[in-house]
Amino acid sequence: MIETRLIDGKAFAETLRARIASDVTAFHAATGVKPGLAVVLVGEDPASSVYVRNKGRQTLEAGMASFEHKLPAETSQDEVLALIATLNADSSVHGILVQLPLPGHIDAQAVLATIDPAKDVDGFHVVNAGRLAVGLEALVPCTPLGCVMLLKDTLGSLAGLEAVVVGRSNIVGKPLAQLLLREDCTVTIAHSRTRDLPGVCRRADILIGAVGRPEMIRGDWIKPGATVIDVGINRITGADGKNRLVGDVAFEEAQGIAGAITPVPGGVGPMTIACLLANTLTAARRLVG
Ligand SMILES: Nc1nc2c(c(=O)[nH]1)N[C@@H](CN(C=O)c1ccc(C(=O)N[C@@H](CCC(=O)O)C(=O)O)cc1)CN2
Repeated sequence: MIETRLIDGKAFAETLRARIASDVTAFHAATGVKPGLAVVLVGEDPASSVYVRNKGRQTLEAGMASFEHKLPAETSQDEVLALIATLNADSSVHGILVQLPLPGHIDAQAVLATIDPAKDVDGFHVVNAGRLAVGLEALVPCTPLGCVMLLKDTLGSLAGLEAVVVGRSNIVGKPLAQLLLREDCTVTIAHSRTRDLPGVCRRADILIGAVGRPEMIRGDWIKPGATVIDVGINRITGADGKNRLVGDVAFEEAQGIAGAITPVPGGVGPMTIACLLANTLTAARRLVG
């Protein structure tokens, strides 16, 4: 029986944030500029409010300037676009992030397209998506970037490994596939319409769950010894009536089969904000020259 190693994203993210904080100090000393991150939240979605609060706190802890813009749910799309135009023109702002999901009356693509690609620290603008796809320097989406950091820390070189990404979202699945390709993996993007999904998953040396369905990936879908990265954060009500977080992978079933796995919580999630800080520093360096 394989002993499954736990990939501790929380600890990795803490170390990364400490390194970013010391890089921010050096950058400030050299240029007199403090990297600034503006976060826009529209509405009061409880999970989004927590994430935005954590982003603000961790931005300040890293020695950066934090600008929070909390707008009521009924804010019009034009008002959001006008705020982004102001942030684009503000030289104290090096990174702009609009928290997703947005209320239904706002077109997320129109909002993301308005962000200056040089300040697009989420990496969701089509210019950054396109630059990533053709192998140019880009701002890269935070969650996929965090996944690849954890994978390289666990496995070293990823070259030649078979990677299966279950999920094809613009935020995680597609950019993660691009990043794994950049690491010389052989990449398959699987999804709900994939034929024989369990069989496709069983080919994977690296298996990524990024589909947003609680515990959909079962233990017997995992190749023995594979490294499993679980991007899913699903809130479910257990048999005891209590709410808890689970990933897209049946974590208990993976024990003794996977070589290594990220837990939920404490795996990929904390890497998202750490990589956001890394991207903000990167954007500030490029903007300040
Ligand atoms: N503009 C963006 N919107 C959203 C993104 C994003 O990257 N950019 N990602 C998610 C939410 N998110 C950050 O915004 C995020 C999700 C989860 C975590 C995290 O640390 N999760 C913890 C569990 C926290 C909990 O109890 O809920 C963990 O997994 O350990 C951080 C950030 C959607 N929107």
